[in-house]
Amino acid sequence: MLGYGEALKLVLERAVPLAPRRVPLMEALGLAAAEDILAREPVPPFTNSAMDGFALRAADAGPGRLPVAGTVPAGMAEVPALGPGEALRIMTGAPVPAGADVILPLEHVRVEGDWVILPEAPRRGANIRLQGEDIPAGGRVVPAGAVLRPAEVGVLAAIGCPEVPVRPRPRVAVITTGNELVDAGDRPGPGQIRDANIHSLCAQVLAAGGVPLPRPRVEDRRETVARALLGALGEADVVLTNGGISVGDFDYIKAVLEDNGAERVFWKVAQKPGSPLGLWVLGGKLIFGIPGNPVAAMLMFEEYVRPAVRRMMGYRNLHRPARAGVLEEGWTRSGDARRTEFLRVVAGPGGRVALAGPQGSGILSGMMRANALAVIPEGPMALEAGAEVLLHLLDEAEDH
Ligand SMILES: Nc1nc2c(c(=O)[nH]1)N[C@H]1C(S)=C(S)[C@@H](COP(=O)(O)OP(=O)(O)OC[C@H]3O[C@@H](n4cnc5c(N)ncnc54)[C@H](O)[C@@H]3O)O[C@H]1N2
Ligand code: MOO
Repeated sequence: MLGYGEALKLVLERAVPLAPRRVPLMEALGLAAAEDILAREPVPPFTNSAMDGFALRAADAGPGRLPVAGTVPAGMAEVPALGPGEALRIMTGAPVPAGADVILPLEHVRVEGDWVILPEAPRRGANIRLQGEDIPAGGRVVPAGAVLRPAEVGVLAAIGCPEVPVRPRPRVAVITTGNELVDAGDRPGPGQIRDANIHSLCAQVLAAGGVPLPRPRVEDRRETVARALLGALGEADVVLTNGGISVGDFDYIKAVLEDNGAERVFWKVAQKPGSPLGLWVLGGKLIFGIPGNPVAAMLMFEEYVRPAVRRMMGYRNLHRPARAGVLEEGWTRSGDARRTEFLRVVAGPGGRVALAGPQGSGILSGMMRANALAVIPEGPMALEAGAEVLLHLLDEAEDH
């Protein structure tokens, strides 16, 4: 059977960055630039005052006084030149008048009527912000692939880039399946449970940067499943089906996909939980068949779908931070030693790792307690307390 590493590799080969699109700057946060972005204009666009105060010639300044010839507010278009032996009152952000080469802050002078009384001679250039000192014209401000954080968004606004070429957010349809499911707001009847996975999976899509498209829930009937799948493929870049992927009498996802021409990339992975995970491609779109058990559903999203979504968004860093931890308690594998196991754990200070409670694939509350997954490779049947394990840290975003 396919191993975890091979399955992940196949997923990432198929998940290619989405075609670039221009989005308004207000929507660009968190997206990756699709091309290098250059500054066409310098920032600041003109030399201006860094202080409220007086503009003058350093040569005129020294202990003494100068007549104040006028005031230069921020936003003034036609700024008077500074005559020799004069001062101009000036506000922060106002263009520096021709002839001036220093600004004295208000607090450093005394004003007497139309005169400004100066202290000792100031340093030439003080409190003047030069044109282009922040960003010179023609320079590359954001390289292709960089993720736009609030600072990049601000810089793009400053250079006059109201629309940004980015990789868009993938639209990820989520279809839960099962006759036993009712809405979160409904009271389950006999044999019924609430549909937890539509919520956890859509929340994971959103948290990963995608756009969740929750689709109407589907009962375990072939025609209904087929209609739901084709409908979702019409709207989304990626489709997640949930449940109905194993070997039960009413598990129709595989058959429906393949009857409709979907190419099977893989089905079943040597891992626990999540062994019935599958990936198909239809019309260039990825369809993940995600197992129904609530923990398996979340873990399969975390380990496979999330990196795929990030790759489609043009991110370079696809995976959560990983580090080594040390098991505080022993662990014994139940079942096949040829599987990778993902344990829900709490990673504490000093790399100490405790199990986040019972490890059943239906123990969804364990996902709340866990802040990491311990990834146990195939092989050992048991690990003793003190064994080193690889952790995928769930609460720490890699960010970019
Ligand atoms: N004979 C075998 N039986 C099973 C195998 C197997 O290999 N041979 N694999 C088991 C594993 S592992 C898993 S995981 C499940 C996966 O099955 P399906 O993907 O077909 O999921 P369902 O049977 O539809 O549901 C499984 C379980 O999860 C509950 N569920 C489903 N959807 C939701 C939802 N939206 N919200 C909350 N809970 C949900 C469902 O009620 C079932 O209890 O198959 C095993 N069986
Ligand atoms: O994937 Mo199943 O959830 O191992 O239990």
